[in-house]
Amino acid sequence: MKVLEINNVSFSYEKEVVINNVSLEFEKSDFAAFVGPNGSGKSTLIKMITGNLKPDQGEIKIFGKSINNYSDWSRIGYISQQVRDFNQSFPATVREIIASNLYNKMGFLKIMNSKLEAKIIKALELVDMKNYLNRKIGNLSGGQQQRVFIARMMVNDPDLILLDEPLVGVDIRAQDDFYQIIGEINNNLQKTVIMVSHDVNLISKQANKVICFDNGEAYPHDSGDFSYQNYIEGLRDTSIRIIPEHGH
Ligand SMILES: Nc1ncnc2c1ncn2[C@@H]1O[C@H](COP(=O)(O)OP(=O)(O)OP(=O)(O)O)[C@@H](O)[C@H]1O
Repeated sequence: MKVLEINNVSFSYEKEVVINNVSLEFEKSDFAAFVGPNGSGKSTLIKMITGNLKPDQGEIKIFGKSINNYSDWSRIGYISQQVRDFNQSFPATVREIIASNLYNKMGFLKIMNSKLEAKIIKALELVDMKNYLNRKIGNLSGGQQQRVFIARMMVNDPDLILLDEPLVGVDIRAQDDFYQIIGEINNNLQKTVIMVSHDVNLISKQANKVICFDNGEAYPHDSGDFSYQNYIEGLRDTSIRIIPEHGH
């Protein structure tokens, strides 16, 4: 069964067509990179996959079910472009940050039971941060905060992981660290990963599929067939910028 199917999907904001008749498929343990210039529709497609935007035309299926009837959202993990730099005085602990992704499992009184606590510990072990459970998130380094966010995403054991430019403003060491952890989650746990990134060279080495967005269309490549050089030369033909706009 396909993890995710996008069939002839189109979407416009007002009159601007942003996604134009796009069809793509993703299977278990795929690592797909969404690349393309600013404004080419990568985030818009991610928002449709998370159910935050509805296609004007076409169909999205998650684990074989139409997204219109889909309800098991805990099987989908998501990290967005959000800025993660918490100020030192930010009061939440690592436990609370991760627990906030378990609220729907806690029931009316929001009580943490031992089963949920065990899930939090397991997620922290995955990112090698078990000893930081009671630390304030604001006191951790940027790289450690990023690990906590991966743990927060993994606490529900999602099968499909969507990452929308999670590395904007992150230093090179933390980037390597992030790729290593996500690579392990992809390889060892067979999770499907879709990641939007402007670092086309780096991500095309990590991914097995590279999807190039341009002018509302999306062109899939196996990473073995993808040429970074051709990609860059293609962009040079136009006045398109490929530098991320959301810098810090
Ligand atoms: N809420 C909105 N209302 C109107 N237009 C929007 C909205 N969000 C995005 N757009 C426009 O849709 C187009 C696609 O945006 P989108 O964010 O999907 O691109 P992207 O490929 O993710 O770009 P980037 O790499 O800069 O993040 C852009 O022209 C953008 O200005």
